[in-house]
Amino acid sequence: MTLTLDEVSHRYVTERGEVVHAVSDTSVTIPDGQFVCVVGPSGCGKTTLLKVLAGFLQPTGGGATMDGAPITAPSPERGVVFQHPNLYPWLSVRKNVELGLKFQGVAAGERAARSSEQLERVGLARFSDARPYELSGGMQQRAQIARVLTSDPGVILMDEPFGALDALTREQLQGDLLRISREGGKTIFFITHSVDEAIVLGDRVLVMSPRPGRVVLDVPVDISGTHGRALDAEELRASEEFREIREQVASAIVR
Ligand SMILES: Nc1ncnc2c1ncn2[C@@H]1O[C@H](COP(=O)(O)OP(=O)(O)OP(=O)(O)O)[C@@H](O)[C@H]1O
Repeated sequence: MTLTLDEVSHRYVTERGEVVHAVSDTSVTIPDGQFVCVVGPSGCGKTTLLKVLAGFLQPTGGGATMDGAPITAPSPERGVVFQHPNLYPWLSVRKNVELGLKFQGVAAGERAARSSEQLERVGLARFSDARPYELSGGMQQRAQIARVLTSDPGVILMDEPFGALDALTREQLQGDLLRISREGGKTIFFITHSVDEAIVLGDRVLVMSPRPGRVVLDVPVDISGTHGRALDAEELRASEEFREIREQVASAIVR
């Protein structure tokens, strides 16, 4: 699925009537299957752009499209992964993962088959019958990712999904996500505060300016010899190209 943001601007009006100019004139095209990471200072409008792409928010200027069709409402075609897993504690992991399919009216047998496949994919098959509170934070995040994958969305929108995890778990989940991305068929929009994470994961990194946010740097990540291989983050970080891109991205971020 190809996503576009066409001259998107957004002004929020707070309850006290103050106008917050969150995003200014942002145009981006994300081709089918591309993994785009977005970085920028706190409050620069990253989540606002994600909400526009998700269909949660109609921008006050411009608009977004998916494969040319205007995005006006949420759709299972666009899965959203938040920083916190939001799993229901009274439902098993499997039932949580099947929830989206249930709302879509998918029959129980098919729900079970699809949730089993995705729980297997994220390494949680053995925990299908556990309750979310019996899982670690990383496992809960895997469950949230499995829930999104069961709908087989063409687009995955991720808002700092690994921000609350310890470094080791974070690296494991980065590896899982890269594998899922390389299996193909997903366009990914991924917000992070970590420049390293953006370069490890992204085919492309966008840097936004302070509010009102605009894209001030749009850089491809093309590190020779790594494409299509399993993640070896150490090796990647040690490469000259990685260091160059990190320097370029870090110096474009105005805090
Ligand atoms: N519903 C709202 N009403 C008023 N202002 C809002 C609302 N939502 C966001 N804002 C403001 O709009 C600006 C952009 O917010 P947004 O959440 O998009 O930024 P962000 O880049 O994702 O921030 P962070 O990195 O801290 O998560 C911020 O100044 C925020 O306070």
